[in-house]
Amino acid sequence: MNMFLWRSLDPKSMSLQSRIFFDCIKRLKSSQQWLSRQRSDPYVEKAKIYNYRCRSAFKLLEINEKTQILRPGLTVVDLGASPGSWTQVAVQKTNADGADRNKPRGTVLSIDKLQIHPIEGATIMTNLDFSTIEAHDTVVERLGDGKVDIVLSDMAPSATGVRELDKDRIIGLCYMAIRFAALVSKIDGNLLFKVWDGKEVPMLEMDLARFYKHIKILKPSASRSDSSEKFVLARGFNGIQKPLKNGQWS
Ligand SMILES: C[S@@+](CC[C@H](N)C(=O)[O-])C[C@H]1O[C@@H](n2cnc3c(N)ncnc32)[C@H](O)[C@@H]1O
Repeated sequence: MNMFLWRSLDPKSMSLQSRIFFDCIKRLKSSQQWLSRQRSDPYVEKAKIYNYRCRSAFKLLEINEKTQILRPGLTVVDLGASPGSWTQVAVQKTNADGADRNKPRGTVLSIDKLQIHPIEGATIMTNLDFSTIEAHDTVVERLGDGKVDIVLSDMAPSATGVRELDKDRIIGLCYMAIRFAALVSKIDGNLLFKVWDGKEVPMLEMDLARFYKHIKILKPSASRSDSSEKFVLARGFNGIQKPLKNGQWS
């Protein structure tokens, strides 16, 4: 397609049929770009070799390499876990293998609104929309008295294409993960969650500082440099569970 011609076409003056046609071409172009990016991505290849369900595994592996947040015997909740590569890593790291068989076995509970195919060593709960208080209550009930060592959240809303709206939606999910972690974490427990960088992040850090001793922002090299995705690691839950009503701090 001639780029000059492409730019000179004003969508407002086009008929509906032409708009649909050009929209299809744009989508085709972006899916071609996505395919070629996937093909040239070393982490996509590595995920196949190491049998991880997706490249995201390497983000958690890298964060864990630096911080040792996953250790044998820990209880982990993985929010937004589908297709399951973080869960695979969590099961591997919380269950000792080989010579270390005497070490305690970990517990991994994985949650998503989508399906997750079974993963040995993990308990899976699906069809749970974690933007609702009902989903929190279901998981808190499932945990019973068992408190959690680390809450992981790689939850991300499906993009609408409206930047501000998408940002608001991920910030909403971050606060839901913080709320949940405050309800279920052990003293000195940890929380790791994904956020998209922006002016809301300092506010998030300030809110987290009420509950955690140390807060760090991480950008693993497996996270694409052209993505605004970052990870917030909050360590050392201090157990101050201030009343939380309807997802809001009082
Ligand atoms: C980037 S993917 C997670 C990838 C996963 N960590 C892995 O390694 O396989 C984000 C996930 O968040 C889930 N998600 C988004 N919003 C959610 C919500 N409100 N409740 C539950 N899960 C949600 C999506 O369904 C999606 O599976």
